[in-house]
Order: sequence, then structure tokens, then C-alpha cells
Amino acid sequence: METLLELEGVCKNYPSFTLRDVGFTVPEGSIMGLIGENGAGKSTTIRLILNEIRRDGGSIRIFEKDNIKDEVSVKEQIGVVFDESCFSGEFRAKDVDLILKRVFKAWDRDLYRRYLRDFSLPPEKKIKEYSRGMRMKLGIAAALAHRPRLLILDEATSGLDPVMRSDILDLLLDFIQDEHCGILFSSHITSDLERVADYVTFLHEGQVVFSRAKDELEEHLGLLKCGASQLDKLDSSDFLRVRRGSFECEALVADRAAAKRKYPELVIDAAPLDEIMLLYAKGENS
Ligand SMILES: Nc1ncnc2c1ncn2[C@@H]1O[C@H](COP(=O)(O)OP(=O)(O)OP(=O)(O)O)[C@@H](O)[C@H]1O
Repeated sequence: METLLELEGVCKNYPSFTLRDVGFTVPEGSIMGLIGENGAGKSTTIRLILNEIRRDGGSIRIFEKDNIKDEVSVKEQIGVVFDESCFSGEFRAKDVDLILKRVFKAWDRDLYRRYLRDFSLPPEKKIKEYSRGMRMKLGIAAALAHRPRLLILDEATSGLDPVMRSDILDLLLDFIQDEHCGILFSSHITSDLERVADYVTFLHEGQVVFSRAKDELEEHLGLLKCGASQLDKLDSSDFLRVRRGSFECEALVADRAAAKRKYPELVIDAAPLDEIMLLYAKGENS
């Protein structure tokens, strides 16, 4: 199985933010979810992959080629969807067709028109007259109509209603039916990632906390809940992160089965992605 995208030791320094040593891979036939709180570095990572900003260290390989040296050829096979439409509001969907057929060698007009029909997007209407969901769907149609192997979505489902989000997630699942394709999908809507992602990379304050198969996370990580006095009696080396509330405390454990054996009297459930994010954002080291 080929690796579609591979980041190794990627760094970017801004005056008040550093993306440090970021690494993860997206294999063929899979969806990688990139999660993290606001400002964690998700968009910065995506902009580095697309060579829109200069990286300060590390390497990025797309289809096993360098993302800078081979930028033109790799971009021909990448579809990108941002959280805001990148087309002028004065354009119509039919103008996007005319523009992108000059940009991409593999632009498929029939496929694009089929997406417009399937998504109920009127080709004659100005984009500024579309709803947010319609603009998002137009972005997805445009990203898919040149038949990319790698689809990159930056917060593409945020601000959409559950029905529209569900449609888009179904479309993504459909896209990776072709096992040579893959998706990098950044979102802070953890339930969307829980539904479709095969792998999850969690960015926190510019660093990767983990990059693992979603099933593995569900199987191994655990969320322990107990009172403050009880927590103080437990072995803090078992915990990755701890959050102390006035009534209840939560601790994230790396090995749920081992923690259950050690503390059979306590409730230790699987840790949902939003709880993991919360514990890293608001909790403390044990
Ligand atoms: N051009 C820039 N100059 C300076 N700082 C920047 C620039 N672009 C981004 N940053 C900073 O980098 C940090 C990470 O931003 P980024 O947009 O990557 O986060 P994010 O995880 O995508 O957040 P969100 O979920 O809110 O979109 C932020 O602190 C931001 O202020």
C-alpha cells in the first residue's frame, strides 16, 4: 500500500506560535482526521502541505514526491476544500468550470456537471447567492472534478447543519471506495471524525500528541472519573492528563484494560475524542 502523504519533523515558526516536529502519514484508502483546538496549528499544517507558506524544517512527501520540488505535478492530483469558498462571489458555478478546465489537465466537465446536479447547485446563480452549505458543496464538486487521489479538507463541515454534514461525510466515504485515494480532513467536530476517520492525528499547541488508528484509540485509551480525594490516592503515573473539577475529576489513561484491572472499583470508559481534546486543552499533566 502506497503512502499518499507523509510529514516528518515539520516545523514552522511564527512570532507567537511554533509548529514543532509534526509528523504523520496518510495511507491509500484511508481518511486521516486532524483534530485540535482553535489555534492548535491545523490550518498551518495544511498550508505547509500545499506549500502556501514556507516551512522552517522537516519534510513533506506527497505520492512519495517532494511537495515543493514536485509541486506542479503533485497538485494536479490533490483536491482542496477550505472552510470558505475560494471563488469570487460574482462567479457562477459554470464560470468555475471554465476556469478550472484550464488549470487541471484531468478536469472532467461531465463529472463536475453531474455533481452540480446531484448537489442541486444552479450553474447560472452567482456564488454569493448560494447558502454556506451550497458554497461548501460547490467547493467539494470543484475539488473532486479533476479526479484527485488526495483530498484535503480544512474545516469543511463546520457551520453546516447535521443533514448537510452527513451528506458530505457520505460523499467522503464514497470517495475512498477507490482504494488508491485518501483524505486528510481537519475538523474540530469530533463526532464527524469519529464517524468517518480511520486514523486520527491530534495537534495540541503546535505539536502532535498522537497519530494513531481510531480503532486503536477507542480500544486502548480510557477515561476515569472519580472524586478529588479518591484521585489523590491513585497512582498518578497511570494518567496522561488529569482535570480536577469541584465535584468530579477526570483522568485519561493510556491503557484502559490495565487501569480496569488495577482499579476494579472505578468506572473507566472508552475516551471520546472531544473528552481527549478537553483534557489536553483544560487539564494538567498528572
Ligand atoms: N501568518 C501568520 N502570522 C503569524 N501567526 C500566524 C499566521 N498564521 C497563523 N498564525 C498563528 O498560528 C497559530 C495556529 O493557527 P492555525 O490557523 O494553524 O490554527 P488552527 O488549528 O487551524 O485553528 P482553527 O481551528 O481556529 O482554525 C495561531 O496562533 C495563529 O495566530
